[in-house]
Amino acid sequence: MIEVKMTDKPKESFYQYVTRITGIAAACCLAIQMLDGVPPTIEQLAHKTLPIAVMVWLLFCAVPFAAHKSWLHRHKVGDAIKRCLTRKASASPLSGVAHIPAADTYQPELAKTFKSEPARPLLSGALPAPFDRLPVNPNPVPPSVLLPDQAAQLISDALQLVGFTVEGELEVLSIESGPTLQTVSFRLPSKVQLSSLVRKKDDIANHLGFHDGFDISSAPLHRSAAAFVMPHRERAFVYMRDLAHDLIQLSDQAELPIILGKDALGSPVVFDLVKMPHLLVAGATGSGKSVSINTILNSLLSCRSPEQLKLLLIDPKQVELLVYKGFPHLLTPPITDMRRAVMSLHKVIVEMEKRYERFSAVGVRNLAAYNQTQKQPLPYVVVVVDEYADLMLVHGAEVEEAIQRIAQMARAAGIHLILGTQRPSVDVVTGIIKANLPSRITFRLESAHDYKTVLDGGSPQLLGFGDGICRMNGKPQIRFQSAATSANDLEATALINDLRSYWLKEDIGSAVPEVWDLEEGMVDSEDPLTDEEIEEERINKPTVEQDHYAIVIDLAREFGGINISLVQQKLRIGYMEASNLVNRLVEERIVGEFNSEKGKRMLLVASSFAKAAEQEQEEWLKRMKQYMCRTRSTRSSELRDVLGIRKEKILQLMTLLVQEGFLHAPTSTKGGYVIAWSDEEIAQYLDDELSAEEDEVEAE
Ligand SMILES: Nc1ncnc2c1ncn2[C@@H]1O[C@H](COP(=O)(O)OP(=O)(O)OP(=O)(O)O)[C@@H](O)[C@H]1O
Repeated sequence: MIEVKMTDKPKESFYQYVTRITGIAAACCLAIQMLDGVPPTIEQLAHKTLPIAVMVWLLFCAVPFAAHKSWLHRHKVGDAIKRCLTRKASASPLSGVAHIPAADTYQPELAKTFKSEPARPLLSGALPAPFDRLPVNPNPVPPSVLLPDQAAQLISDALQLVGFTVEGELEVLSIESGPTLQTVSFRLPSKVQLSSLVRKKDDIANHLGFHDGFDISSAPLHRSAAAFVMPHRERAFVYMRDLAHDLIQLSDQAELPIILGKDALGSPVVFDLVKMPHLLVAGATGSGKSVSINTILNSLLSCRSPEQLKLLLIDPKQVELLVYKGFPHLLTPPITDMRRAVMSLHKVIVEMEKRYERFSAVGVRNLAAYNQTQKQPLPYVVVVVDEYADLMLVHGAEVEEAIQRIAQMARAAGIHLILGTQRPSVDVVTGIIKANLPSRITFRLESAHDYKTVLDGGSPQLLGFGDGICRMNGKPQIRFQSAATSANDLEATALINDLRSYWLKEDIGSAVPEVWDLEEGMVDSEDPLTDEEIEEERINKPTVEQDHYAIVIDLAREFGGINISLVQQKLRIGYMEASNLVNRLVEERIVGEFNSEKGKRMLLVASSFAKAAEQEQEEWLKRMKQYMCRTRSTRSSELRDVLGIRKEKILQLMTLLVQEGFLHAPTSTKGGYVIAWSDEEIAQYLDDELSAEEDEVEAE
């Protein structure tokens, strides 16, 4: 442990100097008085005067000096006593969160003062397999930890440069350092308010040379004090091996142990996924989200065998999770196709329901209790979706509903979700998803609004490269630096390959791993009825309001089927009304039986409403094309205003225009649609439209 010592020497005041000299003079006089006429020898003098001089010195000089000093430092003494008391109180066992103080008692100030990263054993070669393959961190501590006098000088200079008066030496109260940040708490100079510092934050940051990540806050537990949060000039990379012994310890207590990284004090941030019980991981491109998901997967795969843990990996971007192909833990090879991804989510729901049936057969309520009663325990299932926004964009309501059902009910069945997204906008991280995923991690995001969506408040300035905030189960936020298996991408991939080989060797002779066939039991929803059947089914006209019918059928076409919650959500009606509407549609055989795999009732007939919807769609497509050709703008918000239809519908129509070759799809998540037609084609189209309109007018 690196302990930083205060180096400031107390200065003697004139009053103390006079007291000391007077004391010594008085002692000498007294001693001489006690001698009896004969001139004393040096020995006698030393023998008699020294003890008296010491006594007098103590009385007149040392005691007043000590009293004077303790009066000056009365705040520090009080704070130290408070710290001791609170530390005792917070030493209680934790629930849900292992190895770090429970989030509601989490007070970095309490943890250390003038201390940087705890020095942990580097554990080279001392770990059991499969952890022994993890590389040792060459530089576990950041090199730029400030000493108190350096910090005092730096802050004092910056304050004076922005116009504050600092009299005497600035009193630094504590310095706390983690891999990414150091927090310096100091006593506010007289006549300086915290609010005035906060107002000048940008200027102070500028003088200190920080462009990002600098912050000013109050210093908890210190009165009249402020804290400067300063990023290290050179950050320390956090290796998974730095936290390996914490993970191994946690592995004994937790069902699904995961590592996130180190907090602002350098303490490990590790959790049991079972208690979270699902995670949302947000982060703009390049922020460190995929590295973090990889660290989580490496933690799980290092601690749990294929019999204990099954994984379902969904990777629409086809980049990040494909490296896990071939692990015996996988229920099916990593899924990259959107349709299969949605099918796999339905399969998870079916698995969940099957598990509940098994539980009720033996009279237990959750997986842990079930496994205690069985010779062949069931594994936990972790579903990881690397880019969840892509799925939402294509299969919005269907995915949202599946996620909602899994998030609400799968915990007891031992099924847990980890959803990653680059774009935590409100149409991706919807209210329903948020309500069901109380544990969230965020890395650097593009806007304050995005942070608000993920964290429900606050707009931190995260630095990227694994600088993150987690908020587990609604508890207070913890800032952390994410861990990685290696700083080198190639080595990180090689480590995953080693881990796979380890389990493939270990797995010999064990039970055959369960593998899911995603197609099994799926109903072919694309099999429509013949025209005759359609006409037959259309005999009885709907008896409820026509526009509701039309909308519901439109929804069924748009989302590949309907269910009550979709109808409720889209029509903004109550459960009973939606349920009656769906029941009537079932009675009239407009939609079919409930398909538990898809969680929906499929559209059976292309009724007159459906035909009308088709015509309406044609009309919208035409109007969209006209608008885009005239204005050359493809902005969905403009189209929504011009056409007066929902944004989801606009996006669906855009997809059709892409298929038609009129538009190019966005090439990046931030990019927009681009008109694929050439200028000549556009001019020709507008001409044709104009002459068609003229023809119509003439005909009339
Ligand atoms: N924990 C970390 N410590 C240090 N550097 C990191 C860390 N995590 C990520 N980085 C750096 O950031 C880069 C991008 O990280 P990552 O691939 O995880 O980004 P991402 O958020 O997943 O982006 P995208 O969504 O575009 O894939 C990495 O190649 C690495 O250089």
